[in-house]
Amino acid sequence: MNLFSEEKQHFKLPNAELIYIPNLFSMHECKTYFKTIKSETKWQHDDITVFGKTYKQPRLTALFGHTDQPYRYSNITMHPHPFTPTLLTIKNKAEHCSNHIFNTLLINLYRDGNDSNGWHADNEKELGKNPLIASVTFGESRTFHFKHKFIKEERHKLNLENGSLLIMKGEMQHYWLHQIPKTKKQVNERLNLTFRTIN
Ligand SMILES: O=C(O)CCC(=O)C(=O)O
Ligand SMILES: [Fe+2]
Repeated sequence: MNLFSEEKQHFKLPNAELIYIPNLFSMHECKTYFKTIKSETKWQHDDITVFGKTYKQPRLTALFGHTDQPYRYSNITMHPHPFTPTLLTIKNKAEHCSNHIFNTLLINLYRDGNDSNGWHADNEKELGKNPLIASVTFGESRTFHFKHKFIKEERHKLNLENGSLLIMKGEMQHYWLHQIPKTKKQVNERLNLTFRTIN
């Protein structure tokens, strides 16, 4: 018997399919995975250029993959590291839940409430037409905002909790934007693992 509620939540949205599974990982798994991933990862802190101005990205990142094919987004080129045993275990679980195979993983480390991820869609060509993206949270929970590009009323928030899995699929990356805004609340570190498939 599992004491955790693993109730899958399906959100009915125009032009998107969004599935949220809280407590996919036990508290023990969350703790050990957080520690292992944070210490084993060689973190990058890239510059991003927006409208001609260069800033430090407000979070640390790392890319993992089966190939050595670089991944480019927002003028950043990332070179993948090989998957570690811990990351492969988590990938297997994400694949099982989403019924999809991933070959790439982008990890974000939000160090505190000042770290964030601005409005964007994961619509790089290499991800294919309607990409399925599985996003795992370890550590602090943060609020995920998502809004439809053309329907003003379609603006929502979802708290992504420790040990949860969020699946974005269907036409979501064409019609919606998402972000993790900064917060003034005192928050601890959050690890976010987004599994993707690059063709
Ligand atoms: O941190 C999150 O939950 C979202 C990350 C994200 O949207 C991305 O890396 O593309
Ligand atoms: Fe994203």
